[in-house]
Amino acid sequence: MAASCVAASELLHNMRQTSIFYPKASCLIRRISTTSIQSDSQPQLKAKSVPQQLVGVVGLEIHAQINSSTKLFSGSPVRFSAPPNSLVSFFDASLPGTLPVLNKRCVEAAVMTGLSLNCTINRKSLFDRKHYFYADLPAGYQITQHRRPIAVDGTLTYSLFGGKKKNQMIRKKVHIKQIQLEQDSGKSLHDDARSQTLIDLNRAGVGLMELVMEPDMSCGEEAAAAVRELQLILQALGTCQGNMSEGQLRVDANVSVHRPGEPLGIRTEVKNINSVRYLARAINYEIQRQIDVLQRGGTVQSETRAYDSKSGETIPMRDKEGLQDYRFMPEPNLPPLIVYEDNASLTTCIDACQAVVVQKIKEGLPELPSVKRDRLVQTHGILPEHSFTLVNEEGLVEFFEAVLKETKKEPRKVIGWVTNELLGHLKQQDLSVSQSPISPSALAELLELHEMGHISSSVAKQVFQEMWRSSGKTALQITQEQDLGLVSDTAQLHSICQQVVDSHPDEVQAIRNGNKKVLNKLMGLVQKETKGRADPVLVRGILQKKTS
Ligand SMILES: Nc1ncnc2c1ncn2[C@@H]1O[C@H](COP(=O)(O)OP(=O)(O)OP(=O)(O)O)[C@@H](O)[C@H]1O
Ligand SMILES: [Mg+2]
Ligand SMILES: [Mg+2]
Repeated sequence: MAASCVAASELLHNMRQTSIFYPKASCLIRRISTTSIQSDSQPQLKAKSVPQQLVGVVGLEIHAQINSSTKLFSGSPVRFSAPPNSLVSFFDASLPGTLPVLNKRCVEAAVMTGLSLNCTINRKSLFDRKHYFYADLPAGYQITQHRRPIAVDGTLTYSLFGGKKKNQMIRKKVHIKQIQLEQDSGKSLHDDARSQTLIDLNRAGVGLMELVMEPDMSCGEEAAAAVRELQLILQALGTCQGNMSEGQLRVDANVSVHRPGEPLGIRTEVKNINSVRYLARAINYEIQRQIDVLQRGGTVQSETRAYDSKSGETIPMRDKEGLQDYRFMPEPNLPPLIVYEDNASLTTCIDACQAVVVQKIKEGLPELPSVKRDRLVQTHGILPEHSFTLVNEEGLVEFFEAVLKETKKEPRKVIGWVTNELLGHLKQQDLSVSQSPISPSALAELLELHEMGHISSSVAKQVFQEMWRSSGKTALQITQEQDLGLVSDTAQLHSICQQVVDSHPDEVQAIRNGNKKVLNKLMGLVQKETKGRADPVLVRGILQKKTS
């Protein structure tokens, strides 16, 4: 697993040039074995027993803010960047005499998410109080699902590059222990100038899904790829917007190191990670730090650490040595949460509008990213890595398929235009697909001109740039206005080819000596002369004759 991780990181790094969907951080964790600290003067000892190398172990806890217009237990609206304390009901502020009312939309979102992650949906789940004493939690406890969460025992399949040649897409699986519904807390804002802490309760009571993953991953890249896949699934479902920098998806990374086959080591929990790229870096830093501690003969402390993106380091926040006592107790104001298998299992005393029916939710699930990628590869014959790039960018699959509808060009040829030219330009200007100045039909028209042999491929790229700049002008207009059509006048081409041949006797001799590759150089010179407009098939034929 460790070796494939290293391979993956290098390839991912290369891939970033065209398809921006993986973190940049490398997974080159130094694997330290105790043999590495023995002196070279003891070679026999080294050969006798080579202890296993230390490897990283990673388990994630992810808080996903549920995409709902109201909070988990109150009717207060959920909106970001609203004025502080403007979205707070009496219940959210924990005033006495207020009671929680469960939001059906949040339950449905958790069921949808659980089904998409192959979880078992518990027909009956329970709510509990988990006690903390923070100023931004006015009740002094959070309502969560400690004893019996809504969904358990799932899996998330994700892919990353690896293998011996570092070019294989490797599928990996991480087990999901559980998904629980719980309330978010408010926000503490520290005013250093006045030495005050101010509280904003707008976020207090917003519905969260906490996804707890088993410690199945071994490095930052795996964790980053898993989170990216989860992000895409949540966005496809519409259950969470998944924006990490806005706190809609908060990832805590539990990290330890051990020797394979031995019990897991002591974990630290790294918080404050607000991007997939930082997640990979924070985990890899933490694995290396723990290896260094053990190598120096020390022990890893069980503690919570924060990631400082400026220094790239993790730093201690508070230790977890004395296990925190959350004084869990059943939430007395909420009955067990019951979901129904299908309509037939609804009893007469249940209001069908209020019931959450798993079968109905299952039938309404959208196409998940992995299914979409497989479909793209199978239907259009594109490479798996291209399917990743397409699915990774909102609206790009639809764009690609819209182009295909209007051109006879093969999908395998269209894909490069979409993932390199179009996506490259969009990224450069930080635009989304929906903001592209070139529409799918406009790109299809350009590709048709090329496909029909009216323009060369270098001119097609030139026209693309021009279309990008002067949005609105069609490929045909630009080609005609700038007289960029393919030159197929044989007399004209003969004369240009002759000039090139006459002025490059060494190259001509090399071709005659059997070095056929040099012909491409001459073709390039002819294209330079004609500003990329010469018909390449004709030019090749003419040059072959002249150099034979
Ligand atoms: N030795 C280990 N190394 C790395 N990760 C671990 C290890 N042991 C457990 N984990 C991970 O730690 C996480 C534990 O999460 P869980 O919610 O159960 O408890 P917690 O962190 O103690 O509580 P809290 O929800 O208050 O943070 C899981 O994601 C699990 O995979
Ligand atoms: Mg947890
Ligand atoms: Mg935790």
